[in-house]
Amino acid sequence: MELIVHPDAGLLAKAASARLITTLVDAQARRGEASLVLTGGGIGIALLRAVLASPALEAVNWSKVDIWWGDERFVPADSPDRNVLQAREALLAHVPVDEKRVFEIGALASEGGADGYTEPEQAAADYAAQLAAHAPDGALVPAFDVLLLGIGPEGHVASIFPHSPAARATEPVVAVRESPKPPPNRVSLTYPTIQAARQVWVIAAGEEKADAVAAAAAGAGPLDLPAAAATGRDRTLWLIDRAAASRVSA
Ligand SMILES: O=C(O)[C@H](O)[C@@H](O)[C@H](O)[C@H](O)COP(=O)(O)O
Repeated sequence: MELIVHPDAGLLAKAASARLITTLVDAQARRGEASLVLTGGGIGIALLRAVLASPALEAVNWSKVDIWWGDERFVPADSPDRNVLQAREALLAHVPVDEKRVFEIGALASEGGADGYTEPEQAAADYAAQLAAHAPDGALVPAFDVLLLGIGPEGHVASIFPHSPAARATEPVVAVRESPKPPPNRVSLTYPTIQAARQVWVIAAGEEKADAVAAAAAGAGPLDLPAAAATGRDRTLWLIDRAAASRVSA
């Protein structure tokens, strides 16, 4: 893992947005398209706002970016808890994305509605099928250009919590029930799917993340610390602020 420390959360979001724009531009220069996996969480959404505010925003051809999510809360489609809604408000509603390339994780159906699923397992199976449909030959999931992950104070990433069934899962997408952090029902990518990404960027700001960052840097295992399994094929970046880096031993 490469640790890149910024002075504070505001500069972290700005610097990560510049890095993200450049990485998407690079991918599009090579292949004409790019793929990005988004995260929820305060700093993950601040990053998207910083992308929107960037003078280089239009350097990316947003109509040629596949947008995925690392996890989603299994709540109704219009719930403000949905990572998707937050990402749309912060960025996606303001750039010319191609809706056919925006891959939302299925929501909990409203009563009698056909706008979602009744069980998170159904949403997980649907997402696995969408990933498979966009995977290269012989793979179950795409080789995402950038996969963004926030991190919880105890080291969870996506909706993979320490010592939970999701931390042992081998299928590409899982339903998570009884999540220690509300809401209890969620859908999450798993380690094998995360590790298919070319670049994985863990972003964390604040002193409450310092123990998790220090544990990862000290070599914690993936059952104790899910963030330890968040590795990319080409690069694994930890984009953090000084407070989050404060307990890393020299
Ligand atoms: O699904 C969730 O409950 C959150 O999205 C969570 O996984 C978040 O990404 C991290 O806890 C970091 O969040 P902050 O950046 O807000 O600390």
